[in-house]
Amino acid sequence: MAAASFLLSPRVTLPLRRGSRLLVSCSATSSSSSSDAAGGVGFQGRVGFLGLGIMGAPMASNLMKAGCDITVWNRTKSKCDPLLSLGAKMAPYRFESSPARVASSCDVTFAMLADPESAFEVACGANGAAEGMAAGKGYVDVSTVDDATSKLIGKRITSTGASFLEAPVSGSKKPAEDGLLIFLTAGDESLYKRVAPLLDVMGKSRFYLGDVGNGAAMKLVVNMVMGSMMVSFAEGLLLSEKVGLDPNTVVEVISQGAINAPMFSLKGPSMVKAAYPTAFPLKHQQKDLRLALALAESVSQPIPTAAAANELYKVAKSLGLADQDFSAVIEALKAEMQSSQH
Ligand SMILES: NC(=O)C1=CN([C@@H]2O[C@H](COP(=O)(O)OP(=O)(O)OC[C@H]3O[C@@H](n4cnc5c(N)ncnc54)[C@H](OP(=O)(O)O)[C@@H]3O)[C@@H](O)[C@H]2O)C=CC1
Ligand SMILES: O=CC(=O)O
Repeated sequence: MAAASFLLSPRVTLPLRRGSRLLVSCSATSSSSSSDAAGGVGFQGRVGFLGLGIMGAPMASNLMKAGCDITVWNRTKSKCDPLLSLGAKMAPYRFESSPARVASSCDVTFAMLADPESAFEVACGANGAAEGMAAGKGYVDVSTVDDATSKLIGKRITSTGASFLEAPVSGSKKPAEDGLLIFLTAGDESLYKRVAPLLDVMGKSRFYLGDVGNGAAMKLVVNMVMGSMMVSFAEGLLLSEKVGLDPNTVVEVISQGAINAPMFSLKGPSMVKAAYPTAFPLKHQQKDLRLALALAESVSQPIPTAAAANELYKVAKSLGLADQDFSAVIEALKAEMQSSQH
C-alpha cells in the first residue's frame, strides 16, 4: 500500500449553526465547484446522504444546519423523519426513493452504512448508488469497511465516470453530533479537495492517506487498538472489585496518569454501574476486530491481543449484547468469571 500521509488543516471552529459564520455554503441549483464570495471555504451543489443510523443522522443534520441542500435515504424510512423536519429532501418528486435516485439527483453523495456487506449493497446492488452516478459526481463512503470492499466499491463507482473517496471516521456519537470527527480519507484527491468544506462541517480534522484502502486500513488499526484497550480496561475494573478496591477510584487514578484516555473517563462510570448506553454498538466493534484480524493475516502479522479481545466481543454478542455499547464487553468477562467458578 502506498502511504502518502499528511494532515490537512486541523480545524477547531465548530459546531456550525444557523446564524453563525458559515464555513460552507451549498446551493440547490449549481453544479459542484469550490468558491465562496463571502471569503469562507465553499461547496456548491446538492449533497446526498445514505444511512441515517447513530452516526449518519447527526452528520447529515450538521450539514443541514450549515445550510447544505441535503437529500437523504435510509433503509428504514422512519429514520429520515427528523432530517426531513429540518428541511432535508427525500427522493426527487414523484419517485420512490433509492440510493440510485439520491445519487442521480446530487453532486456528491455520502454513505454511512453498518458494515462491508451493507456498504457494498447500497453502492453496487440493485438500485444502488452506482446506478445514479456519472462523470462529474462524487461518492464518499464514510462507513468502516475493509480495504477490499472499499476497492470494489471504488471500482464500480469510477466505472461510471464518477469519482470515489473512502473517508471512514474516528470519533463516536457525541463527536458526530458536535461536528468533531476525524476523517481518514483516501482515493480521488480532487474529490477530497472538493468535499473538504463538507468534511470540515462534520469533523475537526482530516487526513488524506493516498490510495483507496489506506483510509480503511488506518481506521481498522485505530479500532483494533481501541477494542483491545476496552477489554484491558474492563479486566482492570473487574480485578479491582475482586481485590476489594473501588473501581470508581481506578477510573479516577487512570484519568490522572499517562494512560489517561477520554474513553476510560467517559465509559468507566457507567460500566461500574453496568449501564451501556449505545454510542458505538458492540457488533460494530467486533466487526472491526474481525476485519483487523483479516488485514493482519493478509500481511502475516500476529496480533494476539486483538485476537483474544475479538473472542470476548464474540461472547458478548452471543449474550445478546450486540446492540449495546461496546463497553458491554465487560459482561462477557463477568460471564467467563462465573463459568470458571463453577
Ligand atoms: N457509532 C460509532 O461510534 C461509530 C461508528 N462507525 C462506523 O460507522 C458505520 C455506521 O455506524 P452507526 O451509525 O453507529 O451504525 P448504526 O447501526 O446505527 O447504523 C447503520 C446504518 O446502516 C444501515 N444498514 C444496515 N444494513 C443495511 C443494509 N443491508 N442495507 C441498507 N442499509 C443498511 C442502517 O439502516 P437501518 O436504519 O434501516 O437499519 C443504518 O442506517 C459503521 O461502519 C461503524 O463501524 C465509525 C465511527 C464511530
Ligand atoms: O469507530 C468507533 C469510534 O469511536 O471511532
